[in-house]
Amino acid sequence: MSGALPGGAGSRLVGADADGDDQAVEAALRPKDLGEFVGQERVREQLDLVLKAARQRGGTADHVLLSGAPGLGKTTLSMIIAAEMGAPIRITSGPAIQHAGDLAAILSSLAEGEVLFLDEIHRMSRPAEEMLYMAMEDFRVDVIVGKGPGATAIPLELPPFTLVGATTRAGLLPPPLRDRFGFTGHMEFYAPAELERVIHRSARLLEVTIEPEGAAEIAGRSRGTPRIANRLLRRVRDYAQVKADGVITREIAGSALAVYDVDGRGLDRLDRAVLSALLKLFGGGPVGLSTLAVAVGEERETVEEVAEPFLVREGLLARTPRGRIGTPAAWEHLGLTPPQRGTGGGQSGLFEA
Ligand SMILES: Nc1ncnc2c1ncn2[C@@H]1O[C@H](COP(=O)(O)OP(=O)(O)OP(=O)(O)O)[C@@H](O)[C@H]1O
Repeated sequence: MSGALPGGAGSRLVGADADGDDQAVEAALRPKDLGEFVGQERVREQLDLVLKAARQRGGTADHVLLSGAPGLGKTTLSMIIAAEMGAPIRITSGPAIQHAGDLAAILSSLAEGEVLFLDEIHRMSRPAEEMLYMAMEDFRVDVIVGKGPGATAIPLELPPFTLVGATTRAGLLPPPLRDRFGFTGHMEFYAPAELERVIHRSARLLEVTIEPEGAAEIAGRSRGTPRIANRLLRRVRDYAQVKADGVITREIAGSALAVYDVDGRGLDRLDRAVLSALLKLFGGGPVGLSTLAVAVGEERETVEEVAEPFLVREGLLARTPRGRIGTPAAWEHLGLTPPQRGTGGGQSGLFEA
């Protein structure tokens, strides 16, 4: 879970980070075993083998690294690993471990076979990271007592444990840390059909009646992310309850999400404002990020970190050395006609980066 987003955009309905409301219901909606976990076939299959082999040997599973965007199920999978191994789980995160001593305290209190879930492992401090190398490899840490020339290292044996590290940025992990994981699983965005299965499952647990077309409508707007699918489902449920008979049909889902400003492709107000400025004010670009940000009245970081990643992923916006460009799909999505370009190299260059 990454921190608050810049520009106050942290609580977007289509944001992938968990908000307080999510945390309250996520526990109830989490799949409890690999069989219930939807999608991610490759990761699931490989992990199934790793866990079965460890169980057959009667030992502890290898350390597991899970990488992928927020809300794709890394925390859920770590809990499943613990459940499948019949082991307890301890949950912490990189930013919570700033000193090596913080990590030593956690490691030394682990039970044999326990799963330690370390979210945002790329944000751990350097000294803690170095302590983790030895703990992962030899199940041992050196606790430093005292300071300066009189400092001594006291070796501390640890029970075997399984570290499950999660990161949104696998590329940021130092190779010595990456290499100490026996298994690395990369989580992909979910296909619409998989999100429909997530939505049907959650609807059953929330005791909401949903038609297949209603689930498809929500899935198409969920940005490939189960957390967003579950959140949109809850907002649509509210609408269905207040404005209709509680049943989620395609029409109800469409009307509800229009009220919440989430369009047919999952873009919200901010995404559309960025695209609309790029196309209407700057003829589709190229335009510099700062200029674009001023045009939509947002911080540069908000446009770059909050709106752009999804627009780029959807093929609606391209980042080029000369600035941001709206793609033909962007013109089509907003129902606009691109201006006719001349043959002399195209765009005006008036608004360069
Ligand atoms: N494969 C899945 N099948 C069904 N539900 C899922 C799946 N993956 C995630 N979910 C649901 O999505 C929500 C978010 O999942 P989770 O907290 O595991 O994501 P995460 O990747 O750990 O996110 P973050 O990195 O932000 O912590 C949970 O409520 C969970 O129930």
